[in-house]
Amino acid sequence: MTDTSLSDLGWSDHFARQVTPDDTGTPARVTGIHRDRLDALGPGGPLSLKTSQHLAGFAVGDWLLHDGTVVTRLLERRGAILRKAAGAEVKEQLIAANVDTLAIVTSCNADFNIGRLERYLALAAQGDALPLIVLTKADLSDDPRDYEAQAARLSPLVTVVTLDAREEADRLEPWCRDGRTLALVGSSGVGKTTLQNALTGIADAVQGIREDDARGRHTTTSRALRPTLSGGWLIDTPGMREIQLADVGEAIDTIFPEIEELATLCRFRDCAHVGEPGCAVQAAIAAGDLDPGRLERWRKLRREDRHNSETVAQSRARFRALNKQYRGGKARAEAKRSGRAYDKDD
Ligand SMILES: Nc1nc2c(ncn2[C@@H]2O[C@H](COP(=O)(O)OP(=O)(O)OP(=O)(O)O)[C@@H](O)[C@H]2O)c(=O)[nH]1
Ligand SMILES: [Zn+2]
Repeated sequence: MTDTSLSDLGWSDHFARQVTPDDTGTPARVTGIHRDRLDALGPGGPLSLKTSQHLAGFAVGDWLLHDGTVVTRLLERRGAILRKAAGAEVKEQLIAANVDTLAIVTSCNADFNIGRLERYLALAAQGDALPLIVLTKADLSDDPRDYEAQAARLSPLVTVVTLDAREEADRLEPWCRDGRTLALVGSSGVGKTTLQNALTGIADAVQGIREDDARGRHTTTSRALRPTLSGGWLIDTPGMREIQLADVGEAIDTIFPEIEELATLCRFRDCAHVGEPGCAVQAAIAAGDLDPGRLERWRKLRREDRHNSETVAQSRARFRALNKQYRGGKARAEAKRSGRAYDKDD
């Protein structure tokens, strides 16, 4: 991998524009995140980097600048796949950054769930990734075309591929060649590892591989950016049965465009579509043009998003304040050491 070019790694104008003549660092892409360091890959080969920033602020797929040992700057993402972290507290968890296509993997059986697919579509839209629904285990189903039709109806933005993951993973190659990045999400057992092994040529049967280093044992997160045999990149994510959305307000609108459009025709601007006079949404349901289940799921997502967004905004503000305090303290300490005047904008 020593002769990988930046564009092979997925570099684009979006990142090039951010590098200024003042930047001394070299670009590299994050391939893995550990407790105390990052794995990255640059044109010169693999790197192990330290950072003074919190590691939770980095995601697999991120672009950064480094000096060979330390991260000098994290570049602004083109998009990020994130969810609400598990637990009662509302916190965002970065799943992957700079993903071109989000492959939503589900199987042609009991795992297939329209509500969950809509959630994943919102996740893709929020992360500026193209949504691709991959229906596995077509060989085990009597009617894979029925599943395919249901998935295709969800959004005109979505592409659906139905396959036997053990035999036909190569059909996903168009989304992970020429430096393009494909991320796989979906429940446990739907065939993500099977697809990943075939696309990367790396057999990865074990989850959460243990790693020894001089200072003792620690677990590697199984999330990693891996090269595909077709010249692109693949990010696998641990099985997620439940995904909680965080801050996807606008994305929900793109997943339920017909509801948003109908709502503009309601008599009242703040219509809740529960029986107000002149409600175009209820009229569409009465006319059989809108599935009441879809309205219910839209409502549920909006509710969940509103709740999570409020609390995420609060915790973001808290994080920003703390970070500023921390950086201010560091800059003051450095200025003191070097005898320079302290510049608070540093
Ligand atoms: N018949 C058939 N079996 C499949 C297909 N895809 C996956 N399997 C099988 O289903 C089982 C689970 O597949 P995995 O690839 O491990 O699923 P996974 O999504 O990676 O699951 P986690 O690692 O738990 O997240 C394995 O025994 C696969 O061989 C398929 O399209 N057809
Ligand atoms: Zn209405």
